[in-house]
Amino acid sequence: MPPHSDYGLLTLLLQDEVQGLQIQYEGKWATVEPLPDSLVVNIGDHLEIFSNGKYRSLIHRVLVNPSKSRISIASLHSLPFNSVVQPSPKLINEDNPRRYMDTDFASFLDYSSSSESQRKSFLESRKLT
Ligand SMILES: O=C(O)CCC(=O)C(=O)O
Ligand SMILES: [Fe+2]
Repeated sequence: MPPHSDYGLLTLLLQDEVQGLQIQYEGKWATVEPLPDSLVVNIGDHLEIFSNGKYRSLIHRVLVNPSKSRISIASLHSLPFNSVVQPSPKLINEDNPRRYMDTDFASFLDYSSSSESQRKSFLESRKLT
């Protein structure tokens, strides 16, 4: 799976013991070691926007293991399609200005079909600064 961030609030991921998932951290790829009987909880774009950037929606990818097959189940959790996501007013003040535009599913669909989406991720396109 190519590099991407998850669109929604949270993703719960169950992976088997085969490595493959990697996150981009400080410009480098780091493998997320599979832990038995555990879920990976990944923060999505909506939570980054709602937290005004306090929580980060990381870029991740999945590498294909040449010798073993890997099974993962991702459960993506988000808001209803017509809900508007915006930074929580409680997190905005003089020292921490609003950093993201209002976002909803329609703006995501519009952006995904635009030529700009080839150059910049949806999350990047919602940033004000
Ligand atoms: O298979 C995985 O480990 C991750 C899948 C994923 O990134 C996704 O479904 O958004
Ligand atoms: Fe993902």
